This record gives sequence, C-alpha cells and structure tokens, in this order.
Amino acid sequence: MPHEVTSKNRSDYRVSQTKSPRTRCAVISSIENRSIEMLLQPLPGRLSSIQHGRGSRIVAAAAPIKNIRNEALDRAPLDKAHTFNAHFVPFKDVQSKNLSGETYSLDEVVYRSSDGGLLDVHHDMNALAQYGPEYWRSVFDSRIGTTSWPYGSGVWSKKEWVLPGLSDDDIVSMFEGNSNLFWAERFGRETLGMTDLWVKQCGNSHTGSFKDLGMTVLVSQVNRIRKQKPGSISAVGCASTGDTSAALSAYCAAAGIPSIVFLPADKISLAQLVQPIANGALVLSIDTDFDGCMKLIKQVTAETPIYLANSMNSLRLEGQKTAAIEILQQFDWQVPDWVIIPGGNLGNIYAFYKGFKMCQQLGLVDRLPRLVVAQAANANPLYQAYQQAKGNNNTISTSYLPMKAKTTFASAIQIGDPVSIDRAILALQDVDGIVEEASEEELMDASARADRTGMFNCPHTGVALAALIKLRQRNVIGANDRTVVISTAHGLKFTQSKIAYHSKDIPGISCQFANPPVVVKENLGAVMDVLKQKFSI
Ligand SMILES: Cc1ncc(COP(=O)(O)O)c(C=O)c1O
Ligand SMILES: N[C@@H](CCOP(=O)(O)O)C(=O)O
Repeated sequence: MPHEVTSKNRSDYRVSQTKSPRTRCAVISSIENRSIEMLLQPLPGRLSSIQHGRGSRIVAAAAPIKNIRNEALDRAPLDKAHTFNAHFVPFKDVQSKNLSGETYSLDEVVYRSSDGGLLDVHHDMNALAQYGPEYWRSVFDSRIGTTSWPYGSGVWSKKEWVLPGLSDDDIVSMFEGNSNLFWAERFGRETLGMTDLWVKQCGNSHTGSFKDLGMTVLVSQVNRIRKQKPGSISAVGCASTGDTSAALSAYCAAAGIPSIVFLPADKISLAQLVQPIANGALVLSIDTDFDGCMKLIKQVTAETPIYLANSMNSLRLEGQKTAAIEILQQFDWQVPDWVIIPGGNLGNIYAFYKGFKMCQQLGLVDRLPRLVVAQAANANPLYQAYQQAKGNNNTISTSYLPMKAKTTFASAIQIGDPVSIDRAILALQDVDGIVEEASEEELMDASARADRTGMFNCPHTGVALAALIKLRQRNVIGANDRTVVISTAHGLKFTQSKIAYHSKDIPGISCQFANPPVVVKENLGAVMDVLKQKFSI
C-alpha cells in the first residue's frame, strides 16, 4: 500500500499508511510499526534532539545511545562501509557505458570533461551492491522521521548514494525532501477517469521548489572545499529563472557563503525575485533571457573563483535524484507506470532517471517507470526534436536545435537551449520516454482545474498536468496506470499568473475555470441574493 510522507511539522515527519488507490484506509501513523510517540520519547538508549547550529541535531541522551547510522552499519560488515565513494566522470562514459579512465575528485572545481562535455557523478556500484537491496530498503526506511543529523533530510537519508565521502559536519541542510506524495483522487477520477494518480509535491520545501534537493548537496560540497582549501571558492553563482537562485541564496546564507545570482530582468515572478534579495545574495538583473544569463555565468565561473551552481554541475543532480527514490519508497518499493516531469534546462528529468536507475541496478526494484518530459509550447526545443525524430525516423540528438524561448506563464522553464539536453535524451531513450507540450491555455486550465480539487499548482506543474490530460485523452496513459505528476514548485510563488487567470485578464485565453471573487455591498439582502443564486437556498 502506498505511503504518504506528511510534513505537518518538518521535524515530525510521519509515514502514514493511507489512501489506497481504490479504498481510503484509516491513517495509521507508524514508522515501521513504531509509533511516532514512541520514537519521540526520551527512553534510555533512544536519541534526543536539541537545536544545535544549523538544525535539529542529535546529541547523546543520558543513557548510551546508538545513532541510526551506527545501527545501519551494525547490520553490515564494517570493513565494507568505508569503500563507498564517488567521483566525476565524463558524461559520455555514461552514454557509452564504458569508463575511459578520466576521473576527477569531487573536491576539484571542475564542470566539464577534457573534451568540453558534461560530467556525471559516478558511484562505486560494486561497493553499494555488496549490501543487497533489503539492506538499502531498510536503512532508507529506518531514517524516515528521524531527527538525527543529517538523516532526517530526504536527501541525506540516502547519503551513501549521494555524497558518501562527505563529513556530516560539512552538510548544509534544511531537512529538505520527504515531500508529500498526494493522491489526486478527485482530479484523477473526475477529470481523467483515473484511479491511481499521484502528485509528488516537490515544491513543498524550504524555498518552495525542488531545487532545494540539489542545492543542499552542492552547497555542502562547496562548504567542504572551502574548509579544505581556504580561498579556493570566493562565492557561488548561478543563472536562474527564479527557483535555482532562491535555493542557492538560502543555502549559502545558512552556511555563511556569499552567493551571486544572474536573473533575466522582468522574466521571473516577484515572489522569486524577493527570495535572493532577502537572503542577502548579490542580485544582478540582466537585460536578457535565461539562456543569456547562463552564457554569462558559464564565462564568469570559468574565469574566477566563483563556483557554478546550475545543474550543469552534476553535484546538483545527485540531490535531485533522491526524489525518485523517495517515490519508490512511498509506494513500498513498487514502481509506478508513468512519471511526468516539467522540463526546462533538463537536469531534473535526468536526475529522476538516475534515481530510478540506481534502484533498479542495485535490485531495490525490478523495472523503470516510463518518463514523460512536459514542455511549454513556447519553450519546447526538446519536444520539437522529439517530433522531428519521430517524423523522420531519426534520433532526437540529430534533430535537436536550440531556439529562442518565447514568454510563457511557466516562466521557470522559459529556456531555449537546455544545458542537459544530452542527459535528457539518454534518459528518454532508456525508458521509452515521451515528450509532450502544453499551450498557455492548456497549462493554465490544467492548473486551475487541479486547484479546484484541493491543489495549488504552479504553472510548471500545470504543464505536466496538461501533458497528462493529452496523453490520457489519446489513451497512451491508461485509466488504471499508476501515474505520478511531479509538482516542481509551490503555487504561492506564482500568484500573479493565478490572479490574472481568475480575473479573466489574459488576452486570447477564455479562462474557463476562473473563479473570480463576487463583489457585494455591506448589506444582508445583497449577501443573501448571492448565496441563494449559488446554492439554491
Ligand atoms: C518550477 C520549475 N519547474 C521545472 C523546472 C525544470 O527543471 P529542469 O531545468 O531541471 O528541466 C524548473 C527549472 O528549470 C523550475 O524552476
Ligand atoms: N528553473 C531553473 C533554471 C535553471 O536550472 P538549473 O537547474 O540548471 O539551475 C531556475 O529556477 O533557475
């Protein structure tokens, strides 16, 4: 039965056995048969937490304690524990499934391989495989809900698969991850005739987007390098459509590291703009689009001790991949049929693929879900390449052409020349993936319709929901297929577009699901008239 990780209180995650696709079961708050009350009791031998520095950390209770890591290590031969390691390899080695021998330590400041290609973080899979799938499933499951630093984070609960060599003291975490996997029961049933539709709420996070998952990893590694080699990194910088910059500035501020963000002027939401401003980043509002900002930050970080924080830096993807592992965990290690992901710079599609793939390679699951990249029609270079390739019996990579992205309500994916195009293509090829697009009207309608069933979607999630509607209408996705839509940001970051929609203030769009407020005089009769009309009372 699927799990739902609720996050009412972020230091009090509960795994709730809840909501089967067909029957709504009583919520049993349990963590592997242990009640949350029991876990929080300061029993002898149990952990107690105090606020310490960056977050809720575990300190010794009066009685001798064992932390969860030691418990986990006890279950495996200790001599193997230190063998986990990861380093950068050229991404082309991943494509060719052949390690060339070119490697870089994660402690090096390097973003490209010797031939200018992308890098990938490569894990010693043989070392990880020695423990067996049962071990990893139980270790990951045992960490849900813990306040033990850093394992209460959904990212760091998978630390051995993320950055195994990092000291816990170098980690900069806001206990990100562990986001709700929402059963979209009413939306699925009423809109799509679906029984098994889920929305992974990655935007329910510290800075309101999935970027926190990757940024905790990148900033933690920077923290380590700065301690090891003082002066080697003076600041961390990114180009951004608003979410990467928010995450970067928050995590850097928490660690006391200077941050710099390059933003396309007037192309991000106000809520996103204010985030790095509030966190004390150096904010450059540049008269260009995201692709222009990306070009500039690449040049700046190549020539200065400013460290690149965009997902071109593969460290980010190590954190983002944990959302895929978390979904499997929330389904009791059963694999969904479909996962639909809004795509812009295209790092996240690869991160999800990598998370699922690692679980398959290490035997935690036996297959991969099919992945769908959803793009806004106004910024759809991957969709165009995918269509072109289908039409001409060609490959996506030979059909791909960068484009000038046009304005879209899904402003965070207004990207015409995605850095991770090759990563996305590899992921799609391996999982028989699909690329779908959504017009402005389709994405706004889909978002508003789903909001009517209790969600509060950002426009990018609207793109993914619109793609789902189209694939369901064509019966590519079946009525009973278990499907997960990745919600990438919180709707509260994009209220301007919602207000425009509900005010029916968007030229060329009918806003058919708008729900504008009714203006009424301070008069009981007038109020009653409105109520009678609406509810026939
Ligand atoms: C809210 C939101 N959704 C989706 C995306 C797309 O992710 P990616 O660039 O990894 O494809 C981004 C950023 O690009 C984003 O900020
Ligand atoms: N949507 C992103 C665009 C940059 O993507 P990144 O993952 O490469 O940093 C943003 O919010 O800036």
